[in-house]
Amino acid sequence: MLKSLRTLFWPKTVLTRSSSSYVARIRYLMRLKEDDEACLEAMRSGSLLLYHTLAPLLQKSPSGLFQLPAINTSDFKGILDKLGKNRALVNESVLIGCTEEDVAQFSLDVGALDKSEMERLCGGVFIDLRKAFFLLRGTEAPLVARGQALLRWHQTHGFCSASGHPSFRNQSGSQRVCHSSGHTYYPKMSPVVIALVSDGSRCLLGRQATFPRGMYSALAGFCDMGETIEETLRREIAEEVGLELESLRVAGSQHWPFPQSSFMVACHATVAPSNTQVSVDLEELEDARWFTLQEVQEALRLKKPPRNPEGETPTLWLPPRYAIAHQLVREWVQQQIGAHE
Ligand SMILES: NC(=O)C1=CN([C@@H]2O[C@H](COP(=O)(O)OP(=O)(O)OC[C@H]3O[C@@H](n4cnc5c(N)ncnc54)[C@H](O)[C@@H]3O)[C@@H](O)[C@H]2O)C=CC1
Ligand SMILES: [Mg+2]
Repeated sequence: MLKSLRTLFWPKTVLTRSSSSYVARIRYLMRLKEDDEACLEAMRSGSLLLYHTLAPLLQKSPSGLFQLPAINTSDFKGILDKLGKNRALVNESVLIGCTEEDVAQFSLDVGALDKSEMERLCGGVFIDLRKAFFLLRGTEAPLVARGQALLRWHQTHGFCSASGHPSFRNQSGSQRVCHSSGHTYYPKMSPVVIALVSDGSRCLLGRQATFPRGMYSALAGFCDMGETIEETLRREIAEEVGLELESLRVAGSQHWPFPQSSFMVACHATVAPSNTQVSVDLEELEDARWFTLQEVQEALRLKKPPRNPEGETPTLWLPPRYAIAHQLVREWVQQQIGAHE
């Protein structure tokens, strides 16, 4: 029943497909989002990512790697039959994508069912998203995060904030409507700008008191209402480390599911070499300081997090591979190496 979804995900393959099949798939998804009947029809032959109280179901392959098990909806209905549960539970799933073979993908929280029984019947284990995200391969992690984020949004937006009455989702889960106030609600991400600030030869990293010992990351902050990316970043860097930016360049973006959905806009930024005196806002950060290329390269070479026991000077540790902060650091290292060749 279970097979790997690995080949079915899109992020890396999308650019290599012909644009016409990409467009056809996107148009199909658009229809599924808006047309309840079409969505229900697609669900009959769709695949499911299962979660238990928002923890995704993962499967360990014989080689020891974790992957997402692909469960089709008809197999899942068979499991519900075995448990004597109502098959209508499947209709609570939300649409999260579509494979290259036009199989609609849904995510479903089975928190109402017995966890270990589900694990036994599905041949997997429910793992907290914070762990699961880093156990999965690069192409699967964004999908599992997306599925969880949409489920979480529905679980926490059951009521209209204008009328206080219940809101109702459409079949795909792309929106909720309050029949009393007439408001339509759409799933939200909070925009965040994150930047690796450089003075030309060093980069600035900061840590919050909640980070594991020795871990430093790029500086980040939520956008205030009405701000541009440039304004947010200028303000955040001034607030958190008391520096004025000279330039910034947008380098990429990422959906980040922790603690709730953020839309991370990643930038490389610079300050003038004559303007590097850091003044840390200790309400926001425990520390922020400049690191040399060599220090950062050593941290990138670490295969696993250092132990960093209390009482010893901690070894620098960077955010994990999938975090866009990590990508920014890698890009900065490449730029530095390129500049000195
Ligand atoms: N993917 C990655 O590489 C990284 C992701 N991040 C994420 O970036 C986010 C923002 O970074 P911080 O430095 O914590 O932001 P921050 O510097 O704006 O400080 C957080 C504070 O901003 C306030 N705030 C304003 N708008 C908010 C909103 N929409 N949601 C929550 N709090 C809001 C709250 O008081 C909160 O305590 C965090 O959620 C963090 O997980 C941070 C570093 C690396
Ligand atoms: Mg911050």
